[in-house]
Amino acid sequence: ITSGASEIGEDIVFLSLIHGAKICIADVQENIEKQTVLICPISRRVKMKGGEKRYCRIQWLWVLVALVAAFVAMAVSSKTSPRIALFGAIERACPCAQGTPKFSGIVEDCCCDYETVDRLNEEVLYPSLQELVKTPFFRYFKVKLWCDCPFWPDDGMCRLRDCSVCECPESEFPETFKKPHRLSMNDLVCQEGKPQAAVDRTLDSKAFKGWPEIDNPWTNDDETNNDELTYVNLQLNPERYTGYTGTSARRIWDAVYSENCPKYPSQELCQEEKILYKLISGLHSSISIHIAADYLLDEATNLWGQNLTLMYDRVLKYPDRVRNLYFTFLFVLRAVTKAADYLEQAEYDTGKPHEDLKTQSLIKHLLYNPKLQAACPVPFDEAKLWKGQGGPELKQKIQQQFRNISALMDCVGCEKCRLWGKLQVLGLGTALKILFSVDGQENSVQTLQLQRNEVIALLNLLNRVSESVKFVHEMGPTAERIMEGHLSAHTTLIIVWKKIWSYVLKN
Ligand SMILES: Cc1cc2nc3c(=O)[nH]c(=O)nc-3n(C[C@H](O)[C@H](O)[C@H](O)COP(=O)(O)OP(=O)(O)OC[C@H]3O[C@@H](n4cnc5c(N)ncnc54)[C@H](O)[C@@H]3O)c2cc1C
Repeated sequence: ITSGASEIGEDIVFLSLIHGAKICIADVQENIEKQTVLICPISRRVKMKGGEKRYCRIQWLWVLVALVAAFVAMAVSSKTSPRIALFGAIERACPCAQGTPKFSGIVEDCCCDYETVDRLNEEVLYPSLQELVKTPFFRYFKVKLWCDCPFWPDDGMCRLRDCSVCECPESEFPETFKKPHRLSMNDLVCQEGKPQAAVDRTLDSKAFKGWPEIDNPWTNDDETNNDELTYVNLQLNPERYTGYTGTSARRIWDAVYSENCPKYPSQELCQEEKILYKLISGLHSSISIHIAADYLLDEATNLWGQNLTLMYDRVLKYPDRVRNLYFTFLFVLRAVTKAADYLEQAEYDTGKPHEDLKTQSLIKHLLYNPKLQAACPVPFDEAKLWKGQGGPELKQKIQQQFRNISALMDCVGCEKCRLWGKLQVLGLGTALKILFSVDGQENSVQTLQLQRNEVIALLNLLNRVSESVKFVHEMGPTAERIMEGHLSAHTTLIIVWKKIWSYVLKN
C-alpha cells in the first residue's frame, strides 16, 4: 500500500506504525519479568489471557489506523476517490486483477497461445512433472562432472560452496543403480556438510537394463562411455544461485551465442538457425529465472529467497527472452508427446516396484492427458522445417553447432552449474533427436531409440522450463510493477525504514 502513497502518506503510515511499536515496546517492558514476547495471532481461536488480549487488540488497532491512514493519504495524493486509489494499488499488486496480459496470442512458430500454455502448465504439466522428477527413476542422472574443457582451461570462477555437487553415503541409492565398493570412504564427506546437497557417485550396468546404449548425434559427450561417470541425485542438488558469475560465466554464454548465431537477430538468419537461437535463449532465460527464484539474499545469515529485481533485469525487461522461454517449453513438450509410444513402453525399473509403477502411471498421465490433447495437441510443428533446398546440409550444420554447445558445457567453472547445464543441453539434444533425426535421416518414431539418461534429461528439462514458465506467469507482473512503478515499493520501504531508524536514534 505504501508504494501507492505520497510522501504525506508515508509520514502518516510511519507515525501510525511508530505509535503501534511504542505500545509494543511498553508491553514488552511490562512483560520483561515474565521473559515473554507476545506475537499477536491473526486467528481468533488462539487462546489468550486477558492482558494478552488487550495488548493484541491495541496492536491490531494501530495496524488498522496505519491502513486507514495509507488509504486516506493515497486518496489525497492521487486526487481521486479513495476507492479507486486503493483498488488501483491492489490492481498493481495482484496479477489476476490485471487487464490484457503482456504476452498473448500464439507463441511464435508454435501452435498454442500463451494463455493456454499458462493454464495447461498450471493444471496439468507442472503438477505431474513435479511428481515425476521426484521418482527414483528420474531423480538420478548420470554425468561426467569434472571440468574437461576442450577450449580453454577452467579458471575456477566459482565463488560459493553452493557451486559444488557433494557426495554422500551409498545407503540412500536404489540397489539396482549400485556397483559395490565404487565409492571410496574418503569421498563420503559432504563438501558443504549439508545432507540436502549430497550426491552419490556410484554406477551400475543394471541401471541400463532394458535401455539401449546409443550415442546422441546432437551432443558432444559419448553417452555410451561409462568411464568417469557419476550418478547425481538431482533432488539434492537444486538449480539455484551459486555465485558463478563474472568473466568465466560470461565467456561461456558469449561462446554459446557467437558459435551458433553470430548474426542474430538480423533477418538474414534462416528459420532453422533462428530456432536453435531461440532454444538456447529460452534455456538461458530459464536458468536466470531459477537463479532469481532461489537466490542467496544474505550470505552472512544464509538467507535464501526470491530476487525479483534479478528476474526483471535479466529476463522480463527483454520480452523476446520471455517469448523464447515459452517457445522452448512448447518445443520440448512436443518432443515428449511425439515420443509418447516409446516413453509409455519404456522400462522404469529401479528395483522399487511400488515407486516404479507410480513412475509409469505419471508418465501415462502426462502423455495422454485429455486436457493437453484437447487444448494443445501439437505444441510445435516440426514438419515444416528442413524443407527447402539444402535442408539436409543445413541440418548437419546445426547439428554440429549444437554439439559444440554441448562441448562448451565442459568449460562451465562451477560444478552444480555444469551439472544442470549438461543435463539441460542433453535434454534439448534429445528433443532435437526425437523431432528431427537419428543420424541425419528423416526421423520416424518407430525407429527412435533413447538412452535412459536422455529420457531423464528430457523430462527434467521439461520440468525446469515448466517451473520457469510458472514463476514468470505468477511473479512477472509483480516484478514488473515493482521495477516499473513510479515510486517502487522497494524505494518506499527504504524511506520508511530510514525514518524509523532516525526516529529510534533520536529517541
Ligand atoms: C551453462 C550455465 C549454467 C549456469 N547455471 C547457473 C546456476 O545454476 N546458478 C547460478 O547462480 N549461475 C549459473 N550460471 C551463471 C549465470 O547464468 C550467469 O552467467 C551469471 O549469473 C552472470 O549473469 P550476468 O548478469 O552477467 O548475465 P548472463 O546471464 O551471464 O548473460 C550474459 C549475456 O547474455 C545475454 N543474455 C542473457 N540472457 C539472455 C537470454 N535469455 N537470451 C538471449 N540473450 C541473453 C545478455 O546480453 C547478457 O549480458 C550458469 C552459467 C552457464 C553458462
